[in-house]
Formats: sequence, C-alpha cells, structure tokens
Amino acid sequence: MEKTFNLTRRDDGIAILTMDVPGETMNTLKAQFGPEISEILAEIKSDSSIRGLVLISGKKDSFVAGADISMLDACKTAGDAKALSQQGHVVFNELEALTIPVVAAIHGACLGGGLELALACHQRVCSDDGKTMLGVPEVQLGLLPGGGGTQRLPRLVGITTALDMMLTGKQIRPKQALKMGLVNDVVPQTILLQTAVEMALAGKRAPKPVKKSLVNQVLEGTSFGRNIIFDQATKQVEKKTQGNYPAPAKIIDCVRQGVAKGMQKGLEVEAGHFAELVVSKESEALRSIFFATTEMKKETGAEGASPRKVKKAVILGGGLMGGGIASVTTTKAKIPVRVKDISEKGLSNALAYAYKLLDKGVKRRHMTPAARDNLMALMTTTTEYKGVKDADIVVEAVFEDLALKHQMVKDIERECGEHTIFASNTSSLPISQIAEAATRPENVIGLHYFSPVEKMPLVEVIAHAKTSPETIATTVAFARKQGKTPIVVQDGAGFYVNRILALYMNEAAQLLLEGQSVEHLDKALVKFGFPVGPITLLDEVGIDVGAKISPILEKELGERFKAPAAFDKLLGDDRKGRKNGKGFYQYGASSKKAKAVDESVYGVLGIKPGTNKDAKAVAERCVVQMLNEAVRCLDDGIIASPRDGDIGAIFGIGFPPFLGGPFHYIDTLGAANLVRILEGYQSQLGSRFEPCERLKTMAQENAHFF
Ligand SMILES: C[C@@H](O)CC(=O)SCCNC(=O)CCNC(=O)[C@H](O)C(C)(C)COP(=O)(O)OP(=O)(O)OC[C@H]1O[C@@H](n2cnc3c(N)ncnc32)[C@H](O)[C@@H]1OP(=O)(O)O
Repeated sequence: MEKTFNLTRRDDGIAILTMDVPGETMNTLKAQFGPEISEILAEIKSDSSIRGLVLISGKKDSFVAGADISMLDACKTAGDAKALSQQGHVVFNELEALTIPVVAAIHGACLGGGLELALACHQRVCSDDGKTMLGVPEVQLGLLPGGGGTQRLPRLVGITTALDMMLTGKQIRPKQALKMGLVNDVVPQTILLQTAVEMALAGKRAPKPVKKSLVNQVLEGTSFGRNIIFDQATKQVEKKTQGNYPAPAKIIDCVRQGVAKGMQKGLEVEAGHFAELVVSKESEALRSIFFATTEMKKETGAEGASPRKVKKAVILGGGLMGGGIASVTTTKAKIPVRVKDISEKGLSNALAYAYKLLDKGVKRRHMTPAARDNLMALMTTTTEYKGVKDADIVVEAVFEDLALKHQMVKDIERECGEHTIFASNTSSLPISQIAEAATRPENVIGLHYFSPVEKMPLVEVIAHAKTSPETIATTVAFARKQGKTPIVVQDGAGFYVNRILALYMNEAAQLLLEGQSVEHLDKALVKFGFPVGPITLLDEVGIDVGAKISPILEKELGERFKAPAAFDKLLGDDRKGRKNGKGFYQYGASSKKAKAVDESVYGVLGIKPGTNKDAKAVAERCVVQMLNEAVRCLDDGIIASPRDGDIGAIFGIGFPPFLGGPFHYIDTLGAANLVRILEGYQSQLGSRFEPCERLKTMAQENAHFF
C-alpha cells in the first residue's frame, strides 16, 4: 500500500517527515496510520545521525484537515471512538517525547487533529498565506479536540484563549496565531521549510510566555480565578446552546480537570468525553451537514452543464438586498460589479454597505487598507444603463412588482449581451411569470438571497421550465464564488424556504391570538433550537413583507396559507417591524437589539395575553407545520432531495443544526409519530394540520428519508 509518511534525511542532520495521504486532496488523520507512524518514530529514535525533525505536508495548499470524519462515522460504539482518541494520545505523546527538536511547518488548513499534531511538536512555523488557517473546529461537528488539544492548547496559549478557540471553532489567521503564541514564527511560504530547518537546528526552545492582561494573569494564576473562568464559560455556553449541544460543556470539563489534576488525567477525561460525543445524535446530525455541504460543492446544479465564467456582474437596485449582493460579489467573489439604481441615494447605500463590510476586516487587522480599497474599486455605480453591455449576469433586487421586473427584463435584453443571465432576487413572484417578458427565457432564473446577505449562507437558485442548464450551472457557480451554499429549487410560490417558513410563522401568529405572549412564543422556539423566535423574525423580515407574501402563497398553494386576518391591523397601525422601528418589539433610536415587547401591540390585535402553554407544546405546533410542508415541497418537486431540504432549512432559516434539518428530524421522530401528532392537532385545530400524503404513506411503511 502507498505510504502516507515519507522520511528524508538532510546532510545537516535534520530529517524531513512529509505527510501526503495518497489519492486525497486533503491530509486527514486515519487510524491505519498508527503502525506506520510508530515505525517511523522508532526509526528516528534509533538513528543518532538525526538531530532534528521537521513535519511538513505534501499537499499543495493544506497541512492537515483533522481526523478523517468518515472514520468517526464508522465508530459503532463509544468504545470504538475512545480507542481512536487514545491511539492519537499515544502517538502524539511519543512525538512530543522525542529528545530531538521537532518543528511543524504549516501551510494551508491546519485544523482539528491537524493542529493537535502540530501542538505535539516542540515548535510551529506557518506561512503568511491567506490559505493558512489554524483552529479546532470540532465543536461545529458536535465533538471536542480528541487528540490532546484540550490539554496542550490551554498550556500553550492560556485557558481563556484556548476555551475561546475550542468553544467557537474559529479559524485563526497566521498573524493572530503568532500573537497568541500558537506558532513561533510566520514566514512567506517560499522559506517555510528552510525556516523550520533552522529552528530545528537551533534546538528545542521553551515556548515564549504568552502576553496576558493583569486580570487574566490573576484569574488564570489562581484556582479561585480559574473557577471564575470556567463558571463564566459554562454560563455563556448554557445561554447560547439552550442545552441542545453537549460538546461545549464537555470541552470545559476536559480543560477544568486537566488543569486541576494534570495532563494525564485530562487526557483520560478527553478520551471519554470525545467517545460519548462521537456516538451522540447531535454530532451525527452535524457531521451529516458537513458531508452534505461537501458533496454539494461538487455539483453544478444542472446535470452535464458547465458554467460560463462570470467576469462582470450588474446589480439592479442599491437597497438593502442589492447593496448586500453587490458587496458579497466584490468582497467574496472578487468580481467587478456595476450597481444601477434610479437614485444616487441607492448607489451610495450600496457603496457604504460594501465599505462597512471591508472596513471591519481592516479594523480587525484581517486586511490592509490598500486591500480594502482595491476591492472597493471593483464596485462602480450608475443611474443609467451605461457600462453594462459586457455583464455576464444581472441580478435584480428591486421592488416586488411584476411590471417593474418585466421592464427590467426588457431593458437588460436591450442593453446587455445575448448570453447575459437575468437573475431575479424575488422572494415570492414565480420566475415563469417574470420570464414572460423575455425573448430569451432560457437566460432568466431566480437567485433568492436571505437577509442579511453577507451573513446568511443560503441562496435559492430557482429554475423555471425554460431556464437553460447552462444558466443554472453559471448561476450556481456565481453564488458559490460569493461564498454561498446554493440549492436549486423549482419554480413555485415561496419556492422552498419562505414556503415552509410561512406556515411556521402563521402557527405562531395563531398562538399569539390565542393569548400566548410574544416573549413566551419566542423563548419557546429559541429553546427548541432556532436562533431567534418567530415573532422576532417577523419584525426582522418585516410585517409588511409577510403580509405581501401570504396572499400569493394562499392563492397558489391553498387555504392552509391564509394568514390570521387580525394581523392586517398591524399594518393599519403602521407596524412594519424593525425597518420602521415599530412592530412587536420596541426599537431604540440607535440600539441594534430590540429592547422589549411593545405591549401596545396586544391592544392593536385586540387580545390579552393569557396563561402560557407548555413551551414544548408551543414549539411543537409551529415546528410540525414546517415539517409537514417540507415533505410537501419534496413531493411537489420544489426541492430535489431531503438533503437539499435539510440544508435549505438550516442555512436559510436556522433550523436547529443539531437536529440535522427537517428531514433528518422526521426520521428521528418517526413518520408514524409525526402523523399521529399532526392528526391530533387536526382534530383539535382544523385541517391546516392534515398530514400530507407522503408522510401518511411513510408512516404505513415505516419508511425513512435517510
Ligand atoms: C481528533 C479530533 O480532534 C477530531 C477531528 O479532528 S474532527 C475534524 C476536524 N476538522 C474539520 O472539521 C475540518 C473539516 N474540513 C473543512 O472544514 C474543509 O474541508 C477545509 C476548510 C479543510 C477545506 O475546505 P475546502 O477547501 O472547501 O475543501 P473541501 O471542504 O471541499 O474538502 C476537500 C476534500 O477534503 C475532504 N475533507 C476535508 N476535511 C476532512 C475531514 N476532516 N475528514 C474527512 N474528509 C475531509 C472533503 O470531504 C473533500 O473531499 P473530496 O473527496 O475532495 O470531496
């Protein structure tokens, strides 16, 4: 079998150990490497001519991406997973115990077990390349660093910094890594190996003491202070996870026990907790999301079609959405953008949006002012159709008015090239209707972003019957370059995300009218695992937007989408939500966060909050509406697969990731159980809860989606 590790000796006595997993784009740590590594370590120990060791990757642009996640998926029991962690501990401890200096030369992704491998080396040097990132993202997979990271990281960079890294899974850039003491040096890639060799020749160096604030020194230097850190971290984690994610608390426990009882005990605790997490349903769900998104990256969105290169984009409308789309196109995709708006105000909004995003990077020292200005130079503006002829794609983000969009289609066909794609950011109008104005309907497509554009990862790519495969593939590739996760959905009112969201929100509105308080409703769904509650979301999206979409959905999809009539009173009282500072919540002049519920809203709706129902029952009524409609969307062909339905709900509306998405969650609940729940509500509350046919069939057949 081809070797993964190759040891070469230099005349100066430094040995180079190159890791290059055969046939894979990324190096990942696999259990079968154990014997090979042990053999190499024995060889190194027995060869007195070797004065030092440099560990480097043979991959073009990555060091080690962590343990092989599919290997973790193969663990059938906690015992299997514990053995993996313990095997890692043995190898990394042996590496760390070498008497000769060991230096890791890092370029590209150094994540998870890859960073733990580097931490077992005596020193680390990384390249200053933008591709070089260091981190322990295990928590995002419902795991914890199981290769000694919970013990080595705090000892190297301090407890607070280590906890921050492990509890967020954040990726650290080279300069930050140097500053926090994670690496000993940062150099251009061209001299990375040479620098590592020189560090090895210079002999072992004790890690430089990490610069800490006085407060931090006191806190981390005393057991009393350390307990404050751990207790604070525990409180923050409980608030953020609502008890839905077990990994963070276990991470804190590993560090706490390791600091109090020594590294050996800490490693034992780490292996135990790691094992429990690997076989947890939360981690299984989160790993399935990783595999789904990785698989999706390889799909063009249209069988057999190749995307055309997008060298220039035009955005019609410089408002909130247009400004966001223009910003991600320049800052992420690095594609020249021309923004057209009817007013200078709209244009300056788009420029300001992009500048604000980029300037954040400058303030955080991720970017130089020059880099910011270069990216800003990619965005130009116009109030007329000038300089748009060579656009490869035009994204319209104007009012939801069909006549206006028809006019835009005609304008673009007149002003741009015959292959220019017309992509509409509409959130509700059928693309087929927009395409009616086109002489080249094959170029017309939907490209639906979610607000705020720079934060929400999902976009829906909506093909109508005449959209060409090449238009689909080009639009999907364009969205990916913007850093988005696109799902291709079929044309229909509300497409996928807004369609499943509408019923969820309507049920929350019904509960509100039955006397549940706004706070109780929002808290119940946050406890369930959503990032924000439905009423907060309605204020954020805009009560007027919801009111505009509902009748379109009801007309095309049926009575179940009818929004409660009482909600019309809100618009009558000019309550649009955050956008005009008046909705269900109060909004201070400058405050980002809503302050408190605007109690006067109950009077407008003609209701009085009564006794709050059990939070789980409140959440269940809203969630089962979303689940039922998600299955209808699959049945209607709006989404191509349960996988896309899960990713769309998680990345589009924050469906709780630890549940894996609506379809994974239905498998967990069981179709028969869900049908029983829905039928129960149907008998109590009416036909809007009627289970869809596919669910009933699955219930009878005890079928699953995955
Ligand atoms: C011991 C413990 O601490 C446990 C761990 O280490 S758990 C793993 C921790 N590591 C991670 O979570 C990193 C996961 N990977 C990524 O975030 C990304 O792949 C990347 C940032 C490293 C690179 O991103 P990108 O350049 O977009 O490349 P892809 O995501 O498309 O990945 C390319 C191929 O590599 C495969 N891959 C990447 N990481 C892993 C992994 N940890 N395990 C298994 N496979 C991995 C990925 O599936 C792609 O494979 P393909 O065959 O080329 O599709």
